[in-house]
Amino acid sequence: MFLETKNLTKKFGGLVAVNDVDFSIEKGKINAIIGPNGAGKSTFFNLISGFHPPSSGQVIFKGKDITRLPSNKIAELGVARTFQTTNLFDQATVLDNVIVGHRLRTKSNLVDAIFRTKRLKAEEKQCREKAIEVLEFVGLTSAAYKLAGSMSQEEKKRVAFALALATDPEIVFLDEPAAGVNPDETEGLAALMEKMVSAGITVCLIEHKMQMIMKLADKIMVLNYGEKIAEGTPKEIRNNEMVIKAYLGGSAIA
Ligand SMILES: Nc1ncnc2c1ncn2[C@@H]1O[C@H](COP(=O)(O)OP(=O)(O)OP(=O)(O)O)[C@@H](O)[C@H]1O
Repeated sequence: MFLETKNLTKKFGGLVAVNDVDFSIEKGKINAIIGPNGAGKSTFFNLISGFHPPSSGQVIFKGKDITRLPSNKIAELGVARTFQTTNLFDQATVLDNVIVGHRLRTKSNLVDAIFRTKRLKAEEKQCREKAIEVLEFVGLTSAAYKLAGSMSQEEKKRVAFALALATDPEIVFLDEPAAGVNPDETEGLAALMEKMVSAGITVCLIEHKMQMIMKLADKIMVLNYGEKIAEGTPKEIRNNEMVIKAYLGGSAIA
């Protein structure tokens, strides 16, 4: 299996935010995680990407145990993520924001900066080229020199993708990639996720937009109060009694 969690659990004091979750992700597929607010979806992402240490359980990526590795090491191995909200420097251009986001992950240090070493210059050039490349991939070439503060919500969502892609990931975890955008824009972002898969990147996303998920996902996992209550194809999930009761309700899936 490409990436899997085994008995993954996170407790915050007395609250079990993620409870004994086994989940497996196949390479080259779109995997979705759904569930009510507070079900533990973002926490699950935080455990996989190393932002929180799990209380127990394991995360295995390409056969390697990555549980408890620091987030930068996990990113280096090819696991990227986006956040529900991306903090950007509003007074800087979109391009500079992506360059800075990427530079945070490069190797040059203060000594390189003071002496303007070859390594620094090479990395600066490489970061700029990478930023231009990923902005093109996400369809933001024409917005590259806009101030980040003037971007639409949909453009900000694309920048979040670009920041994740700049690390050359093999798998991306997208936390509500289409929240707060209109139906046309949602379709555009879904197409972008499909483009990522075509480029060889495996996708796992959290999303509340059911129509989009049902069309896009190969596999869906449903979390409720931290527990996995179902896993399957969109069709299986749509017809699962427990899921309908806990989350989908009568009209949400129509
Ligand atoms: N750092 C934290 N400290 C304490 N409790 C937390 C922390 N992070 C999350 N929680 C709690 O864990 C539970 C799961 O939260 P989480 O954000 O993972 O849910 P979610 O499914 O992503 O919700 P949403 O759809 O609203 O984003 C919630 O009860 C939340 O209050």
